[in-house]
This record gives sequence, C-alpha cells and structure tokens, in this order.
Amino acid sequence: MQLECGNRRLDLSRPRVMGVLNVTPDSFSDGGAFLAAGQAVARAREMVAEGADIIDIGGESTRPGADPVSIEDELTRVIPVIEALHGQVDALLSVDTSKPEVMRAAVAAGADIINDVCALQAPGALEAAAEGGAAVCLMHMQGEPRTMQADPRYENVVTDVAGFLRQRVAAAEAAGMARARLLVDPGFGFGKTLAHNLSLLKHLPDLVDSGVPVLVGLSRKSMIGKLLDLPVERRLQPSVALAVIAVMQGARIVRVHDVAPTVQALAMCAAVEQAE
Ligand SMILES: Nc1nc2ncc(COP(=O)(O)OP(=O)(O)O)nc2c(=O)[nH]1
Repeated sequence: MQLECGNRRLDLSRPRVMGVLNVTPDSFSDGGAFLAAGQAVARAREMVAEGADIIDIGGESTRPGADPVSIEDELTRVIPVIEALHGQVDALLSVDTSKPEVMRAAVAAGADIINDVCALQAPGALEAAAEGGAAVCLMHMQGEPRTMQADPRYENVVTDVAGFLRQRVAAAEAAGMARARLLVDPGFGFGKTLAHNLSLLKHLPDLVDSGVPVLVGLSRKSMIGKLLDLPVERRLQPSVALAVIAVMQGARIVRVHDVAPTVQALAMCAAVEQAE
C-alpha cells in the first residue's frame, strides 16, 4: 500500500509516524513552544532525526474552545516554516489546515500532504486540494472546535463516522483526486465523548476495511486524562500505548508529539506484523 503525495510516494506497508509541529500560541499541549519560525524549523529537524516520516505543520489550534485564526495569520505562521523545510529534511511535509487559501499556498511552498480536520468541506477546499496533487487526510469532526465537546451525540458513532468518511472520500474522488492520494481519520476528540473515542478505537478495523489508509491522532489527548486522570504533560506513556493499539487495529499513520518513543514502539509493531 502506498500513499501518493504529488510526485513522491510513502510506503505504508509499515506504520508511519507524523510528528506534530504546532506553530501556534495556543495549541492544547505545546502552544507557543514553536511559534517562531526558527524554533519550528529546529523542532522539525529534531523530529526527523528521531525518525518522523511526516512533519505536520499547523497554524491554528483545533482544541475544544479554540477561536478561529485569520487566513493571513495562518499563512504568516506556516508558510515560512514549509519554505524553510522544503527539500531540506528527509520527511514529507503536511499542512494542517481547513482553509483553501492556505492549502494552495502550502502546496506551492512544498507541502506534500494536506491534513484537513474538516475533510475538505469548506467552500473551495475540494478544488484547492485537487489542484496540486498533494495527498489529503480527510478527518471527521462533529461541529466545530469552539463547541464540539458541548454535547456530542451519534446514532452509532462507528457507523456514523464511517459513513461520513466514505462520503468525503467519494466527494474527493468526484473532484478528481485519486484514491491513492487519500487518507481517512476518525478524529479522536473532535466532537466525541470518552465512550465515543473508545468505541471508535475498538472498531477501527471497520474503518480500515474501507480500503483507504487510516491516520489517527491520539497523542496527549483528553481521553487519556479522563481515563487515567493525568495532566497533559504526563501523558507520554499512554500516548505511545494508544499508538500501538491503533496500529495493531490497522492504522497506518499515527500523529504524535513525542516521536522517538513512538518510532521505537512502531518498529516493534512492524516486526510482529512482518513475522511469519
Ligand atoms: N488528522 C488529524 N489532525 C489533527 N490536527 C490537530 C489535532 C489536535 O492536536 P494538536 O494539533 O496537538 O492540538 P491543537 O489543535 O490544539 O494545535 N488532532 C488531529 C487529529 O487527531 N487528526
């Protein structure tokens, strides 16, 4: 299984690590740490050295309660970092955005993947994503960051999320994007209760059956805090455990803040997967 990212390919026969690079002042776990482009570039190089296959560069926090960021501010944050890293690191570059204008500029600056927590639903997003040939991650979110955790409800969270992602894959294909360019993501923590998140993780194979590679983001999230009563700065071990569970359930890419321990854990998953 390969992911087509423009003229590059990512072999998904083994699980891959996407390192989180939040160029924001307010991300839930590391806001402000990498806001300056120089800090962000240094952090990206560190994550690549630790084994990250992808660097996911985001300029807008999507944490529950987050306020939207203007197009100009998001561009100012992410484009210089993508430009500085393009062709300079041995990793694919992903832009974490829902805005068509940022998608276009990021791909023009060298982004290989568009990671959209809104699954290309914004007006013009399908067209913007189709243009440049970048791979696209389509993620499920119920509602919007500001209010999504108020009272999330589903008929059946697994079939509802799977149905939504199937529909977004179809929309992307109808807009001219080959399935080989697509990823899907159930959106842990995006309009989900703890029970919803656990059910989605338990039934992840149902999403994997769609035939589109699955990306998950569980790192440091509040479901860990709710299960283990741990503050965000003490969620490393459970984050790595969740990454292993997701991979053993069929996920092919895990989006994490802590690259080195996740790379080690996934290397063991890969060894077991490839054993006779
Ligand atoms: N595909 C995908 N993208 C995501 N982007 C942001 C976050 C939230 O985490 P983080 O970026 O660390 O926080 P913030 O949104 O506050 O910057 N989670 C996901 C995720 O689960 N899947």
